[in-house]
Amino acid sequence: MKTLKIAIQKSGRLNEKSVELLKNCGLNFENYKSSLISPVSNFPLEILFLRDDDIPEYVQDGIADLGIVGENVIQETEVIVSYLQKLGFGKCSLKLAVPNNSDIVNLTDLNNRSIATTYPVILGKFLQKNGINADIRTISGSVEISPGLGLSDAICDLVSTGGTLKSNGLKPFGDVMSSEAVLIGRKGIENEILVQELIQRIQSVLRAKETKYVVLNAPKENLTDILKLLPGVKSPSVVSLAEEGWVAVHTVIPERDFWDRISQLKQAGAQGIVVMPIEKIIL
Ligand SMILES: Nc1ncnc2c1ncn2[C@@H]1O[C@H](COP(=O)(O)OP(=O)(O)OP(=O)(O)O)[C@@H](O)[C@H]1O
Ligand SMILES: O=P(O)(O)OC[C@H]1O[C@H](OP(=O)(O)OP(=O)(O)O)[C@H](O)[C@@H]1O
Ligand SMILES: [Mg+2]
Repeated sequence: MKTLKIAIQKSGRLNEKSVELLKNCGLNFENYKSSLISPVSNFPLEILFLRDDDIPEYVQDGIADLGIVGENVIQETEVIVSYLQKLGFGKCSLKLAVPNNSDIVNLTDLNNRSIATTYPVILGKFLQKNGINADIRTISGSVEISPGLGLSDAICDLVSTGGTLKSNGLKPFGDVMSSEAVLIGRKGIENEILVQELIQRIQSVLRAKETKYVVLNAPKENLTDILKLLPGVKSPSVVSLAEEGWVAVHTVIPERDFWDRISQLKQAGAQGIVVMPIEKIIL
């Protein structure tokens, strides 16, 4: 059987989450920092550990079949690959920012000004789309210090908490793109059975992460009200308790409105609510 290759970041922001995701998919491999390639012992897959900038081109050119990388890097490298699955981590935005005391307030104020960035392609397209004629200064890192050094009037860089901007006396004033880690594949690879199997495993892990398993007790007469509040993979299970007139309800609920849902359930008469993490949901 053919062995697939998946490229993930060697070290940096996406490394740990990429390794965790693949391990949660049941893949066994060693994650030695010194080895650049690691075979998976229980799936026909090899893991390549690379600089993230190289991953899109390796996938486009078929050196790797699959890759995990930020959307920002894919757009910057302008590769032609298949987007297979958003992965829900590495979330950040590419933003324009200026010094706190800058006279730049609107996008049009950037005309004839300089902007430092490590994303000249994405920024260039953004400026062109908005009819702005600015001087893009491409640098390879530490973008936030460039206005302070007199190298540029503004910057365009990745932001998540905003802490780095703040500590360098900068304020964001415009969004260029939002990004998260995605699984990409060489064009056409999505039709291969092994790839479909891997995507299904990834989706079952992601689905489980977004959901909690809940067991609660309630008097039978409150059941109708409680069931109205509950979804479930198909529908909730209802089991009689040893105590007459009581039931236990088992279900899954989405993480995003978890606390609202719990307080509504308590108001509807639910008691002894037990909440558990889920490892996988296979549909
Ligand atoms: N502050 C952040 N919060 C969340 N995600 C981020 C943040 N900064 C970057 N990312 C995402 O993580 C990816 C990797 O970021 P990292 O800083 O590790 O890259 P790098 O320094 O270019 O790494 P490499 O050594 O592999 O080239 C980015 O391309 C982006 O998609
Ligand atoms: O909004 P924040 O949460 O402060 O994050 C933003 C910072 O994170 C990224 O750099 P990173 O820390 O990954 O270091 P790098 O420049 O070495 O890649 C990015 O380039 C910003 O500098
Ligand atoms: Mg990089």
